Amino acid sequence: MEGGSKFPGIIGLNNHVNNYDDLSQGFYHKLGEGTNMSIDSFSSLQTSNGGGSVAMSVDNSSVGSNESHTRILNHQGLRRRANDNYSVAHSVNRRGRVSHALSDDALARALMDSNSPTEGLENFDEWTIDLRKLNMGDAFAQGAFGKLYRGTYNGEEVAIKILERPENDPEKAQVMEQQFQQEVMMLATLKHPNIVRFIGACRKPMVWCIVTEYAKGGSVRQFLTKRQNRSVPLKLAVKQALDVARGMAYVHRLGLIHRDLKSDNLLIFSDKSIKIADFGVARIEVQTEGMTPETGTYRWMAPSLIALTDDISWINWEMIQHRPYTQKVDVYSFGIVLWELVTGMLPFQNMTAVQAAFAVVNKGARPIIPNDCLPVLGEIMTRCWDANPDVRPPLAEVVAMLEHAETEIMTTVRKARFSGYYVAKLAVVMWIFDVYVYMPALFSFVSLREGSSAPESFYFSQMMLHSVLIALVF
Ligand SMILES: Nc1ncnc2c1ncn2[C@@H]1O[C@H](COP(=O)(O)OP(=O)(O)OP(=O)(O)O)[C@@H](O)[C@H]1O
Repeated sequence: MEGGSKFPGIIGLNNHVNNYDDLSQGFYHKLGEGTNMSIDSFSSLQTSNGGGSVAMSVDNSSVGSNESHTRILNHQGLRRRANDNYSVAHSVNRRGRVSHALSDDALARALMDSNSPTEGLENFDEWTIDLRKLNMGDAFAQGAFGKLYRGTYNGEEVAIKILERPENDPEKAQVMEQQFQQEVMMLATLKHPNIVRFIGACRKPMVWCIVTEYAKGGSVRQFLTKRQNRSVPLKLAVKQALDVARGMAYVHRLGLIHRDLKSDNLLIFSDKSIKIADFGVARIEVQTEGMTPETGTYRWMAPSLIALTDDISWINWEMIQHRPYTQKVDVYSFGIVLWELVTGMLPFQNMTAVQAAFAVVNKGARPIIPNDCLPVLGEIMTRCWDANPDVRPPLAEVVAMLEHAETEIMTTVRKARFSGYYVAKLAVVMWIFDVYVYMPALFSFVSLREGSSAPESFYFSQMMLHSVLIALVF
């Protein structure tokens, strides 16, 4: 590994929004919508922006206390960078995708260029990728911040996220670097069967890269889209929900918040297990309100977070009485993800992302729980997306509730199998009885009363009935 600038660590949290209007306008333009929305306009605006992956960021956390800074900056040996007092108002944010100046090929070449120095990761040196062991494949996905490539590292199949350092825009570069460091720090810290496994990262002059294990099954959102809104079999839905809840309970146990939990960030592996990805905006939880509100995706975002991330002109502040930055914002998103898994549908699919945000914040709208939903799952959803974060259960409790639901489902399935087994047995006995007892008895009876055909037709209809029954059972 060659020398170069080192990881400066997480940036401070005392950023300011310089121009809220600019930001929100840009966002609305991107969505092609006006800002003068009302709930009444929903019925006439039935457009959906697909996965609704409208990523966003507004930074208005000028209320950050020194205490919260200290707590964050002391974590994991991180230190404050020289100039952390910048604004993201004019820089990259997760409202719009980062446009790449370089083509897919050029991005990959910039990473693999052996003539440019590879920079190390301060405090995470052991995680620096050895590019000689990395084989780049094709680009397969585009996130808000980076482009995703398939490849191998040391022979193992991997996903390589490449972030392009914006030229001639140091402010934007700083924000992206923050995002990069954030993700590396989180991934290096988190080790759990339901968190995507970190393999390494590195920085080159033009690009940064993050390498993780590759999920063959893609994201949960892709999986549900492929199923065309058909619900996932209940047993699988609960198993997948449990994977997410266990992963998130672990994240929360470490005092962290994901902040961007959504089905696009849940990856499916070949053993059908789910792992949580995209820790670019995850944060260390603090008790004050001083954290930088950034990203998330409206359809999955807790009302208190929405209120901080967009044009506040339409926010009904009476509905937003709670601190945004607690782990409860992830619990809210989990409720939406659970609903998605159970129904197979995109949340608020007849609304645009902004309409959904408006309805959630101002009207207390939530997805409709289907009538046939297992009551315990309905209860988990309702509690998780309660407007009052204090009512939302901790994810450890959600895990326990889901484990209980899983047991209930298994017991019901076993009972159904058990009764099916006995019906099948009875059918076979009836059929044997027909062939070996009833038929010979009937024919001997008929032969005694020659000329009568009535019992025969009765017998055959009986046989038919029993055969149909057996066919149905099997
Ligand atoms: N390890 C992986 N294996 C397979 N697919 C992945 C992996 N990591 C990410 N993806 C896919 O790439 C997409 C974008 O990745 P990621 O979320 O990390 O990028 P991002 O720039 O942070 O974007 P966003 O904030 O919009 O989610 C994901 O939604 C997922 O479908």
